[in-house]
Amino acid sequence: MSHTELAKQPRRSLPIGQVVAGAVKGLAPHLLARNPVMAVVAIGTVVCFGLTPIAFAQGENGGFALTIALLLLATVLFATGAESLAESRGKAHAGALRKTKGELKAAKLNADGTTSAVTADSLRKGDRVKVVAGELIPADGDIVEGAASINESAVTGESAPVLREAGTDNSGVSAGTKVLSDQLIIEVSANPGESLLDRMIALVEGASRQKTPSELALSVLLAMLTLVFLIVVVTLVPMAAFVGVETSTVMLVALLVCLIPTTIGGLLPAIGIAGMERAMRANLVAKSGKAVEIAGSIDTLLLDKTGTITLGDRRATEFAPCQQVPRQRVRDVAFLTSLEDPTPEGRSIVTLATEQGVDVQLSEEADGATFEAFSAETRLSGVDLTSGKKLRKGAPNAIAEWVKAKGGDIPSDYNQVIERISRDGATPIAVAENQQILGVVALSDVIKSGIAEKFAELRAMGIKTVMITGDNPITASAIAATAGVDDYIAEATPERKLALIREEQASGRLVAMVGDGTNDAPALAQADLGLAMNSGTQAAREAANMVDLDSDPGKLISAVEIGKQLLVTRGALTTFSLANDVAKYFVILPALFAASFPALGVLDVMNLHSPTTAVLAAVLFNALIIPALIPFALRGVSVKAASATVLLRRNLLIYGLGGLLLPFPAIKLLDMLIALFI
Ligand SMILES: Nc1ncnc2c1ncn2[C@@H]1O[C@H](COP(=O)(O)OP(=O)(O)OP(=O)(O)O)[C@@H](O)[C@H]1O
Ligand SMILES: [K+]
Ligand SMILES: [Mg+2]
Repeated sequence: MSHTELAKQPRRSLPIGQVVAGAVKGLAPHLLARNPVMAVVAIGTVVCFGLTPIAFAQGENGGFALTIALLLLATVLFATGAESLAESRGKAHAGALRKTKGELKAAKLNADGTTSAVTADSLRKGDRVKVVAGELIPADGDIVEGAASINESAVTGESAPVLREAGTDNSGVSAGTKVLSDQLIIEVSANPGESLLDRMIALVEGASRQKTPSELALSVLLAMLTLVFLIVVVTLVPMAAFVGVETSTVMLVALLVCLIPTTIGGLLPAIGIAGMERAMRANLVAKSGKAVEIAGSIDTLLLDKTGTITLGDRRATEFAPCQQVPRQRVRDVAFLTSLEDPTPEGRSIVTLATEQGVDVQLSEEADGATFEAFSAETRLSGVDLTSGKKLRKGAPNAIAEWVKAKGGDIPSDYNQVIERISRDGATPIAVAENQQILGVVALSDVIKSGIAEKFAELRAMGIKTVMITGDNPITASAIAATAGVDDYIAEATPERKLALIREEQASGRLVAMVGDGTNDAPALAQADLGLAMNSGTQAAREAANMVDLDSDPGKLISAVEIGKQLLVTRGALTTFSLANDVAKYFVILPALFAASFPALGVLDVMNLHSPTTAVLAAVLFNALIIPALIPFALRGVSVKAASATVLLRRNLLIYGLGGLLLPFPAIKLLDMLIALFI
């Protein structure tokens, strides 16, 4: 079976044995202690089991105590089972992704340049390996030498080859993917067991799973509610005694369990794990549960232009001179500045100059010269020749400043040339020799298809999109208009990107950033949700808290949807659970006091068979509602493109009202069924 088939395969049936074993293991006291609501139910179970023989011995209804004990045990098992089921689904998916990594071999590069054959699991972070055409890449890493086309279907399920290359924003490679052409030297980026996927698997597995901040907040709230109800039930005893009613402990335990929020308490972990699993299924690797959750509340999305909104393969298309400068001189100087420029921009300038018949002898002028590499801070690159000439190319405003600092003037038609090139979205790179600006090179780029629709969808979700680019304002506005972003910032340095994120955050907004370059890394780390492309540089993947295996910036929409779905599902089930408990109160309280206080009969709105059947029906309903809602907790509420507030309000109404009303007919039905057997 090919990797593609593997990834597209429908999920296999569930390992029932594994789920049941997980449910039973979940009964361990140290695990139950993490879930206060279920811990109380577990203690109630023990109490009722303990009271059973005493009740039998005293000639009371021991069968009732035993039945309640068994129902409470089932309640706890349904909760631990829900968690175990969610975990097994997550693990099954991650396992399928990881499978290919199993028996990989590697050619590890030694200090003397030779290679030795090792197994992939012996590779450490920082090791270098050589991979040639036809081989599988043994570990996640960064290409440090070479370029190659790669089949990434093992991780993405997509078999179209992609180009990955050293020194670009596309230098990231994944274990298990196949090199189709050429050869690469790769620097391993993770120790065994610490790869992205390993970390993701740990997040769905019980032992290492941490509660997210909002999960923790909700848990505390549920624990407080449980405490309040515990006090209410315990203080019932002296109050009842005061009016001459003797209360049954089993009845009180049943009342307590029905009142505390067992439904949400039981399903809370499963909801969180299901969110992680949905992210994984979308090929989004989250480094924390928090990242998935935050994605649902994002207000602002920042994107860079080149490679994110556009295809990023900028090609030189024209050498445009300023004033009286001969076109060939612009070409020749641009060629010299690009001889040692490894960026796609630099190489495409060499290509175009060569196509236009540049004299190859010219490169001899650069013998012994010092080259200046492109940096996002200076936005310049170039060469200082031995003859004393300094040649530069770069962003138009950066070149203008460079020339002015040397006492040069700006050609009168400079802005005109730049504007002509920029108007339809091309990037202008100005070329200068010493204090003279010679002209401008046009680099054309193509906007990704379908991106405007994605931005429209984000807008419907209430998310503002801002493009930030190192490019000039005219190019930026042309691309921004076509792509349909809400706002743009041009001539931005990496510091400016970082500052913008901080500004947005300071005004209380949650910011997402999508990027792939090393210069995006600080911004990816600062953003609340940093989504890196798996094709991106190691620095970017390291700084982000989510990585897209498909390297598709549009994937942010899926991340937002998954996050929203998680938040809304959790909200809906919390509402449902609390509303539900109100109804059970009206079943049990009359049952508790019915014999002594006929006046309480007005509360007995359902006219149930007997106090015993009423309590059994309520506890049975309380238990069964947990497995009944597992599919809902795992699948999640469907979220259309709408803001979280709208979704939450709508769900509050549906699940609040539903939760309030459903128990009445359900308990009535169960009561009638139980009455048949008693
Ligand atoms: N190799 C290069 N040599 C000189 N100047 C360059 C080179 N590559 C890009 N530039 C100039 O520097 C500017 C900033 O480039 P950079 O790649 O840092 O942009 P960015 O901040 O990543 O944003 P975007 O990805 O949208 O371009 C470019 O708009 C271009 O004018
Ligand atoms: K309950
Ligand atoms: Mg860039």
